[in-house]
Amino acid sequence: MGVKSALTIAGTDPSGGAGIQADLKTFQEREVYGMSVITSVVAQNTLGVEQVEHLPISFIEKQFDSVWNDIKPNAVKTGMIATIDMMELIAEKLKGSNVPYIIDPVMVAKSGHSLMEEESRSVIRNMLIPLSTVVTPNVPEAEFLVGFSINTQEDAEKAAKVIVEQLGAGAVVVKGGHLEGDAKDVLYDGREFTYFTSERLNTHHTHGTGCTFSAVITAELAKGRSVKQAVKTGKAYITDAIRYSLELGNGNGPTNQWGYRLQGLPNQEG
Ligand SMILES: Nc1ncnc2c1ncn2[C@@H]1O[C@H](COP(=O)(O)OP(=O)(O)O)[C@@H](O)[C@H]1O
Ligand SMILES: Cc1ncc(COP(=O)(O)O)c(N)n1
Repeated sequence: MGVKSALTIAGTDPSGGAGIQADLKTFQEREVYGMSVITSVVAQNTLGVEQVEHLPISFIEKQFDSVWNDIKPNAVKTGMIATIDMMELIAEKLKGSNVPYIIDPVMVAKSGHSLMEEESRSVIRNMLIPLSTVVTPNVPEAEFLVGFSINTQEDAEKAAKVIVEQLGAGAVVVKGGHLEGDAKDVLYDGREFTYFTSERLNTHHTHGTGCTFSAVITAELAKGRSVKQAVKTGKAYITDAIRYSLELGNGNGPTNQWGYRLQGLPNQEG
C-alpha cells in the first residue's frame, strides 16, 4: 500500500496534549502510521507536571528494537529524553542510519518544570544534534545551545547559523513562539534562511505546540517531502491547531489536532 511510518521517542502526557500522545495524534492526522518508544512516564496535565518516572534504559532499548527490527520507520523524532544514558542509547541506535531524524530538544515544560537533567543538556548538543536532519528549538532552548541570548530576528538567524555550521545539525528551525510580535519561525538549512510567519494568536492554550509542530515535520519527512515543505506544512498545521484550540482543562490547554481541517489545509499538501 506504500504507507509511510514515523517513530517518536519521547515522554508521555496522560492529559493528551503534549509528548507521545500529541505526536501519535499528529502522525495520524498527517496520514502516517505512528509508532512510539516511551522514555519517561510523566504525571502532568494542562496545569503542570506532578511527577516524572524514567523507564530503565534496557527497557527503552527493548522497545526501540521491537519497532526497528519489525517496522523500520521512514522518519524518527525525539522529544523528551531526560538523561545522558538515554541520549547515548539513541545515538548508538541512530548512528549510521539514513532515516531522517528530527530533534525537538525539549528541556523545560511551558509550566516551568524541567524535563531534561541539567547535565544532559550539553550531551544533546554534542552527541545528538550532529546526527539530526532538523532540530526545532524554541528560543530558550536555542539560547542554551548557542550560549547567547536571543531577543531579535537577527539574533535568531545568528543562532540558527551556529546550530547548523558549528553544532552540525542538518537544518534548524528556531521557533518564534517566545518572542514578541508575529509568531515568526526561521529555518536555516546551511544555504539560506526561510521565514514562516503567522499572526500571534492571543491564547494561553499552547500546551504541546512544540511537540505537535515537530511531529508534523517528522510525518512530512517520512513521506519524502523536502525540509522546507515539511516546515511549511508544520507551520500551517500548528497555527490552525492553536487557532481552534479546544478550551479543555484548567490551565494552558491543548491544541486542536484537527484544527487544520476547519481551515481547509489539504491533508496531503506538501
Ligand atoms: N501565540 C501563538 N500564536 C501563533 N503561533 C504560535 C503561538 N505560540 C507559538 N506559536 C507557534 O507554535 C510553534 C511552536 O512554538 P513554541 O511555542 O515556541 O514552541 P515550544 O512549545 O517548544 O515552546 C511555532 O511554530 C510557533 O511560531
Ligand atoms: C512528555 C512531554 N514532552 C514535551 C513537553 C513539552 O511541551 P510544552 O512545552 O509545549 O508544554 C511536555 N510537557 N511533556
